[in-house]
Amino acid sequence: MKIFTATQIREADAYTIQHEPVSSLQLMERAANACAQWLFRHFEADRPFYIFCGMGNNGGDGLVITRLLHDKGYNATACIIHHSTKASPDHTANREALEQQYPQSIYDIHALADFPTLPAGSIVIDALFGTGLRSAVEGWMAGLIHRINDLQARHTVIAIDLPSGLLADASSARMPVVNAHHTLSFEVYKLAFMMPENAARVGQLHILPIGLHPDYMARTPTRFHVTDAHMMRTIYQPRQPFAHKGTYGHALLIAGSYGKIGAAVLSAKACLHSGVGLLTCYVPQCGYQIMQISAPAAMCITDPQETHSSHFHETQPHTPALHQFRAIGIGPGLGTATPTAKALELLLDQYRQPMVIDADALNIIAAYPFLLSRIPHGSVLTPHPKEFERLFGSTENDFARLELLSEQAINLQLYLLLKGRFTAIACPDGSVYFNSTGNPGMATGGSGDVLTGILTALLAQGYAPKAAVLLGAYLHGLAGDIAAARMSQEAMTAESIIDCLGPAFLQL
Ligand SMILES: NC(=O)C1=CN([C@@H]2O[C@H](COP(=O)(O)OP(=O)(O)OC[C@H]3O[C@@H](n4cnc5c(N)ncnc54)[C@H](O)[C@@H]3O)[C@@H](O)[C@H]2O)[C@@H](O)CC1
Ligand SMILES: Nc1ncnc2c1ncn2[C@@H]1O[C@H](COP(=O)(O)OP(=O)(O)O)[C@@H](O)[C@H]1O
Ligand SMILES: [K+]
Repeated sequence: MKIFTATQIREADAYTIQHEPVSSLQLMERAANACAQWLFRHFEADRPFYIFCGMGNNGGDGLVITRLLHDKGYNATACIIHHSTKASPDHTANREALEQQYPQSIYDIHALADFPTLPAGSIVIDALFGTGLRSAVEGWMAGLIHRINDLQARHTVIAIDLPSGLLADASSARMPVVNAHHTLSFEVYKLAFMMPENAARVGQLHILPIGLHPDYMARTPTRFHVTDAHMMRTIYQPRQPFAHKGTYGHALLIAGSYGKIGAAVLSAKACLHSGVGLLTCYVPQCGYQIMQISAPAAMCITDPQETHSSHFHETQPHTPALHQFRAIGIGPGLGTATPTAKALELLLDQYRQPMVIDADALNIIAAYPFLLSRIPHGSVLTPHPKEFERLFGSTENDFARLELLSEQAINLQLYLLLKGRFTAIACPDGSVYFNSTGNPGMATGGSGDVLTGILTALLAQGYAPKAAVLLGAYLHGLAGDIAAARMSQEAMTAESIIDCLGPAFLQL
């Protein structure tokens, strides 16, 4: 699914109006109707609704919502905020329609002093500004946003299209923005919704279809995307009837150190449950028995060292040469001991195929930044935000961080996967995909180790790195969602994610 900029959304609007054809007023009616239907499903008619409407088309939506609520017998007041002397034509037309049908439902606000006192149980609808907002809201309108936010503790706040004050395509950090419990947005995701800095503003996000013209959506190229089930069905390759274990690649997983062999076990199990043909795990000696008992389907090579690995760059007697592994995953629980760092440097010199680099392998690279340019092109790096900061430095806000992520992916020709609610996957071609699956139940130790195992398995099976990283992140989140549905976000663990990989594959 594509993420459109505010400009592209306006173009999609105009294209739909021209080609469907439909009038702009009818399109507004459709958008407002989608919101009204959502409100009817979620609230009884005994709750008073206060709809705060700006002077543009977002306010126009609010006016139509007010009329539709009345049509259904709901008690609704449109509080029209006169922040400008000029209203948009569709706002004006809908004000007139409301005035004709329900004149008592309009309440004009010209200054902060006019702000109404809301009865208990009121629902607040925020239709002040949508995608037309150009810059930070200032003056008494900023005060008005603060007043709405004061209501948030006692009333349900629902934003139409965007929480007012939020810019669709740029950071609004430290700007006045409505904090909504729910955001009802139209047709497409906006970039602002993907950013952790906006989590408290957007609340629960609901994307409502309003029938924008599919031709415009299909032919307009975008840089940002959200992954979805349809995309995964085009990536996923079912297994071949005459396949044998050699068909699906031999992966090497270099992970674990004393006290963190569990990370290696989680990665190995996830790799085995994601279709790898053969798996060899490389662990320090303290990990040998643990690994063999926990993951008997995997082979195990041990380092000469007891507590940490130091020689994984060298071919061991009786084991395949490095280049014979179709994929290498490295990092979970690895530790950052100097001999481990040295071995990583040598590994990067010797293994020139795409690999998966996570956790302590990333921390080592952050400590020796010259290693970054030695990583084989097409490799996948999976930092969480702290690891990202160690690697590439801190940024002012989430939009700046996303730009930095994408810039580094292009410069280094790597896939950079920044973990979070909407994991961002920056590709060497400049495109960025946000993963749509996953839930806060996955915010628990070991979830990332599972992802490394999945990605390594997909690379080993011959998926191209872009396909592997998109499918891997999606499956990881989907398995997490299935685990949460089965046993709750609280009770699930990284192992539950592994247990649900099977059902996740079956859902593809
Ligand atoms: N395709 C779509 O997505 C559709 C969008 N519609 C609605 O139309 C909205 C966009 O409408 P508009 O383009 O009229 O824009 P908005 O209603 O979002 O905002 C425009 C108003 O905000 C004022 N404004 C802009 N920047 C400001 C600032 N920094 N401080 C104070 N005031 C500022 C402008 O003067 C104007 O009055 C969407 O968000 C959505 O709610 C729907 O009605 C129809 C379908
Ligand atoms: N709130 C959330 N919503 C969706 N996914 C999440 C959430 N919190 C964590 N995750 C996912 O869980 C994983 C956590 O990885 P990481 O922080 O590396 O954990 P660990 O180092 O303990 O293995 C990431 O893939 C991340 O995207
Ligand atoms: K709004």
